[in-house]
Amino acid sequence: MSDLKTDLLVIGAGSGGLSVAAGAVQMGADVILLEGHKMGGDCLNYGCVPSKALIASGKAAHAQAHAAPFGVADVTPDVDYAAAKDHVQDVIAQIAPHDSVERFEGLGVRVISEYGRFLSPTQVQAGAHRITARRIVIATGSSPFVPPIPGLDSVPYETNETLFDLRERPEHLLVIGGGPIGLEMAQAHRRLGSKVTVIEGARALGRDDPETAGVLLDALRGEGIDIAEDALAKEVRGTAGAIEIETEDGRLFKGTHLLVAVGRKANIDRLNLDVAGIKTTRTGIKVDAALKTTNRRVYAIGDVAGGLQFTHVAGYHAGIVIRSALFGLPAKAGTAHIPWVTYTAPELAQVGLTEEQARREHGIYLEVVRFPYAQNDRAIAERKTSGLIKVMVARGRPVGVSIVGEQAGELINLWAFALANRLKMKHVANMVAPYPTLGELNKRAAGAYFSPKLFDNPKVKKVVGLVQRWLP
Ligand SMILES: Cc1cc2nc3c(=O)[nH]c(=O)nc-3n(C[C@H](O)[C@H](O)[C@H](O)COP(=O)(O)OP(=O)(O)OC[C@H]3O[C@@H](n4cnc5c(N)ncnc54)[C@H](O)[C@@H]3O)c2cc1C
Ligand SMILES: NC(=O)c1ccc[n+]([C@@H]2O[C@H](COP(=O)([O-])OP(=O)(O)OC[C@H]3O[C@@H](n4cnc5c(N)ncnc54)[C@H](O)[C@@H]3O)[C@@H](O)[C@H]2O)c1
Repeated sequence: MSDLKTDLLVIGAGSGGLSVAAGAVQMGADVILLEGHKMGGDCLNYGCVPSKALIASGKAAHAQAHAAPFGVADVTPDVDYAAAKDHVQDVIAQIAPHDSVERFEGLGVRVISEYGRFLSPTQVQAGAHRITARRIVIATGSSPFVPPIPGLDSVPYETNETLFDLRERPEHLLVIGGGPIGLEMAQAHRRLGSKVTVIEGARALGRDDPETAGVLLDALRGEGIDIAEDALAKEVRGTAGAIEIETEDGRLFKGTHLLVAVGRKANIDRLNLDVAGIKTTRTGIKVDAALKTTNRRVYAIGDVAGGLQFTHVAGYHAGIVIRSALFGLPAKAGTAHIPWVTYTAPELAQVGLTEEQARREHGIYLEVVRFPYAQNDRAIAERKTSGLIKVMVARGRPVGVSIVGEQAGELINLWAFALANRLKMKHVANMVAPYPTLGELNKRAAGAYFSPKLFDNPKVKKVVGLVQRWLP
């Protein structure tokens, strides 16, 4: 066993771990990074990247089949599902060098391709190495949660870890779970020619605003995806190619393939957390606002910390840890300014409070303004008029924004900026947006907040009347 010493030991080379390691080493810290499986973690290999690449294939197919309104004949797309998967692997391969061992070693990080396991509160074993570190960051991510539904273990099923390797197109894909994974993959497969049924135990997209989520669900159903809600999967039966799911209320769904997408479980099993004095909760490792675990020298970031599970959150956590572990500065991770997007068509985006949360928090001070895509000239030109932006405003400040529609994920950026910097609606209204862009929707939503105050205001009318009398 070789003994190594370092300033910072990072366990897990996914979105969070790579960001901490790259930032810390470039700021002069001595960094060791452990990765037991694939550099880049879930996002690159089994998550964001392959899912967005497959969605792009679906989008290309859909465009061919829906070109007539633009004066171009519709074509029934000739989909080669295996070739779409080649495209997915090619996209991963293009991004992989950025997350590679070579790049990180080039930055000065010592990368060890082994799983880490605590030996004591300050020591971790990785293969033949015993590593003592001043600070340790756990960034081990999460894995698909496979629920104990009777019969599930006796049929073949996919998760996000296997789906992108599947080469034959499912004739009829059953999806258990109507969250972002379930619905993104449902639409991609529908557009690539599969029949798709989503079986959701409660409300699909339950974390999003029901009004904006409703627009998306209508669109998905309009494309022919069967989405059953309040349909808790109770039993799975059948064999490869002939799978049946029975729900608690007795409904029966039949398909050829099954995708399980019912949430995540934190990757903590290999870590031997007990010897390090690190406690866990139901969803992951217990952390305080500074992302410190119950062992003050150890941080946990990203999915394993059990909060919002997004790549940009893991990256944000990395910045908090660098501030705290390298500079000893106080740093707290907030959630009120964190956006998220579901990359379906239309896209569904959220930052800050939903209307229901904002009403609970701000009561009578809450004003909700809406602006529809149907009144945006660019959306009309592109025939993408379905959607709306909804801004929750309290005392002149946006406290939450929900958007559904074309490029909602791009539009939410402005509001993420506004919420992070506690800007007011007047700052958004002051902006001049180029015409014709979807970005004008943001300005028009801010305008919708001010127009009743300006246009239906007797005081304003009186002032204008007086000034007009005096102006030469
Ligand atoms: C299908 C899908 C689509 C997604 N799409 C998006 C999206 O569009 N946008 C978005 O923001 N988020 C998306 N996510 C979520 C995103 O992938 C995660 O939030 C993100 O990857 C979390 O980063 P992380 O660093 O916490 O963990 P990970 O990226 O999972 O990295 C953890 C790494 O730690 C390694 N590891 C585990 N245990 C050990 C150990 N003991 N020792 C050493 N190494 C270990 C693992 O092998 C892994 O490489 C998606 C997720 C899925 C599943
Ligand atoms: N675009 C993105 O940013 C993106 C995309 C995919 C995943 N992700 C991340 O991955 C996480 C996991 O996504 P997910 O979709 O797996 O989980 P999720 O928790 O968001 O949704 C799972 C759904 O499955 C349902 N469910 C649970 N048990 C069930 C059962 N027995 N029968 C029927 N339905 C059942 C739940 O009610 C829930 O609606 C997300 O929370 C998100 O953080 C992000």
